[in-house]
Amino acid sequence: MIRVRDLRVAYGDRVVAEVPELDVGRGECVAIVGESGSGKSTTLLALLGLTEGARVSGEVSVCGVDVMKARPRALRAVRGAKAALVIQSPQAALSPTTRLGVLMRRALRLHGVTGGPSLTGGAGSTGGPGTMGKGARGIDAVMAQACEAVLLDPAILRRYPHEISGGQAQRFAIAMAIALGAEVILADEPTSALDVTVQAEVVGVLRGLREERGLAVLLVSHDLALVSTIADRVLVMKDGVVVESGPARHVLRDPDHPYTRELLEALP
Ligand SMILES: Nc1ncnc2c1ncn2[C@@H]1O[C@H](COP(=O)(O)OP(=O)(O)OP(=O)(O)O)[C@@H](O)[C@H]1O
Repeated sequence: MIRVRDLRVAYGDRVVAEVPELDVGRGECVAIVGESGSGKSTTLLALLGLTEGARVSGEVSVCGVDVMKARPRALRAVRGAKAALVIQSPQAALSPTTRLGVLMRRALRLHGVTGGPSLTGGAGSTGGPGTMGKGARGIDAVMAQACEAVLLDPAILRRYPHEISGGQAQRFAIAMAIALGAEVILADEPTSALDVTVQAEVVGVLRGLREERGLAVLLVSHDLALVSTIADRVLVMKDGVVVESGPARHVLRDPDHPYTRELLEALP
């Protein structure tokens, strides 16, 4: 689903992220960890061609699309529907005067989702572009099922963005991705600034989605405790460079690099 080789992102003369190798397969979760400013978010944004003003080189393929060479239209299709970015404060990206249901319905229409087969059959079965339409009721069902998949009461669709919590906003962003038939979720610190119960909920949702729907999840976080509960593999970044990578069990229990040990020792 995601394949990266020799990715290098520079702003001016400064290289801010260098990732020699990163692969995320269907149903897998890979986490990028490291302290603030280590290049985690830049790496995530580069995967969708969203690092404006940067010099980017290397090979990046997401859902079969060569991000470095793709035409704008193909890139928009990847960004909008196949690979969903769940950002730190999704509320800021939502129009404040529009109810969540209207926002979701618009996004679905824009991407040609008109309500198709049930959502229970795994990623890609959500009625993507080209699906036989069933009209407004079909879309309502897709939206309600997507909310339920992230443990949100579909009644939330009648609320405005400022009427929901940060955790609910992140789950809503994930629900939107599911409704659009996303195959990949790129989550940037999906649990920052959330209380522990909400953290557990969001991570539980991501874990369930990758197991049940085969979603590929790339998670950016500085929370190693959180990462240990979900990631198959971990990349540790420091000052823009990957200092260690490997199976989560190995990296988080028996790290090779002193910086990883430092991060682990800083855990409460
Ligand atoms: N548009 C930009 N122009 C110039 N420098 C940038 C730009 N975006 C990011 N950087 C720099 O790149 C470096 C890496 O930033 P990045 O946001 O990727 O780190 P991060 O590990 O995700 O940090 P955090 O956990 O705080 O989000 C930082 O030094 C940052 O200042």
